[in-house]
Amino acid sequence: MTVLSCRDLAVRRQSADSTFSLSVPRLDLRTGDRLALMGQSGSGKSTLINILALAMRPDPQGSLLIRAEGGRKVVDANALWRKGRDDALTRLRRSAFGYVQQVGCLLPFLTVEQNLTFTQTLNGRRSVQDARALAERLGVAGVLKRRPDALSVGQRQRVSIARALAHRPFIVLADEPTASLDRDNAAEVMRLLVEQAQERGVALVVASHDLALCESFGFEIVPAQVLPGAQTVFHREPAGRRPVGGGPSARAEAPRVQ
Ligand SMILES: Nc1ncnc2c1ncn2[C@@H]1O[C@H](COP(=O)(O)OP(=O)(O)OP(=O)(O)O)[C@@H](O)[C@H]1O
Repeated sequence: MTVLSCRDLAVRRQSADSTFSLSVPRLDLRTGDRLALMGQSGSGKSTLINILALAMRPDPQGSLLIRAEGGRKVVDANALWRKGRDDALTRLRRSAFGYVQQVGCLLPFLTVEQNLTFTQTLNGRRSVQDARALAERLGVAGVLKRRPDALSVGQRQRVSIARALAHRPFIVLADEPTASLDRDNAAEVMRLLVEQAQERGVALVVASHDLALCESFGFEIVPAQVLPGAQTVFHREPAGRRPVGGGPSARAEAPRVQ
């Protein structure tokens, strides 16, 4: 099932002394996909993750179709941005996506268990049992009653992964999820992220510098094509035109908005 489909998306980021522009002619995601956005520092990996996560508004042209409401509906998030539909964007953001950042970003005043059930509650599907089962799989069941400041960095990342999955999203976006960890911990956290994403059939997109790590976990690499004048293009060919080894998805046709 196609869960996300971008066509001709773009964004321009301007600061006092420079302009950066990003374009995404085509990018489709299906359940079970595992993509790594790869590129040098400043090439726009986080910018694209933020656009996909509906945390950054793209330019008005182009479409960003996202499967919503348990798969029953497809919504054009860029049309929602254009219409200023903040309420609908908020609902889509919290139900369709799980998000893992470089360093945890757990709510510091809640326990681990409360962090895990928080997005479930927002989505009206609170299940302490499900959250505990996930914590068990990620090796953090023993710290459910602790607050995040009483965890190691590796434990925080495992809790972040559990939190990103606990409300059963279709898509998990992870921005440098292992960058704050040592080599062994990075490999273990990536293993858990990939394993759980696969078990739950979610599409996983990570931004990463670590080509060797991503390749060793079977990610399809989507490289930043950096053009002169601070322009970056991220493009994923449709399945039939990808090089051999280009990931598990096939015939990724754009879903239709209903
Ligand atoms: N708030 C901002 N205003 C204007 N330009 C910005 C802003 N934040 C980032 N940029 C620019 O956008 C470009 C892309 O940044 P982005 O953080 O997406 O890159 P990245 O590939 O994720 O980098 P890194 O690997 O270092 O995290 C950079 O050239 C950066 O200077």
